[in-house]
Amino acid sequence: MMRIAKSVTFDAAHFLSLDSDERPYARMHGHSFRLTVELEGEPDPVTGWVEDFGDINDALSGIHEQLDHRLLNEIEGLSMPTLENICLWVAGKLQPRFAGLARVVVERPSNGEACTYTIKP
Ligand SMILES: Nc1nc2c(c(=O)[nH]1)N=C([C@H](O)[C@H](O)COP(=O)(O)OP(=O)(O)OP(=O)(O)O)CN2
Ligand SMILES: [Zn+2]
Repeated sequence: MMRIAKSVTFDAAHFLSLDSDERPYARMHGHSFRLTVELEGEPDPVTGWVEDFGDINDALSGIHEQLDHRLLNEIEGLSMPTLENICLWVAGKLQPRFAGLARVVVERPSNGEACTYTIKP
């Protein structure tokens, strides 16, 4: 069994709707995010790949287009755009297309925060 991975970065604004606005992140602010997806499988004996990075790139480009330079709260399914919910949202987009989707990781490198959603341990 092998795993392949591909990453993209995006910049986006968000706010976290809390009961009070005491926390600074209840106000709109922005981050740079790194999204990494991992796919698991056996390499195809003819092509030699688990999945074509070109197909993964196409899918991630679509996700990048939906997230980059957006207000995440306005995106359907992301009204509470925590790292955790971004992972779930990305997985929901990719799972129908990639049966081998194993992990989705969303990071905010500038402040050392990350969430990993493990689909295949
Ligand atoms: N479990 C989670 N907790 C928090 C998340 C999250 O996605 N999952 N997100 C946030 C906010 O997005 C917040 O912006 C992050 O806050 P913070 O760690 O304080 O980092 P900042 O860069 O925004 O703040 P600095 O003042 O620059 O350190 C909160 N919690
Ligand atoms: Zn934030």
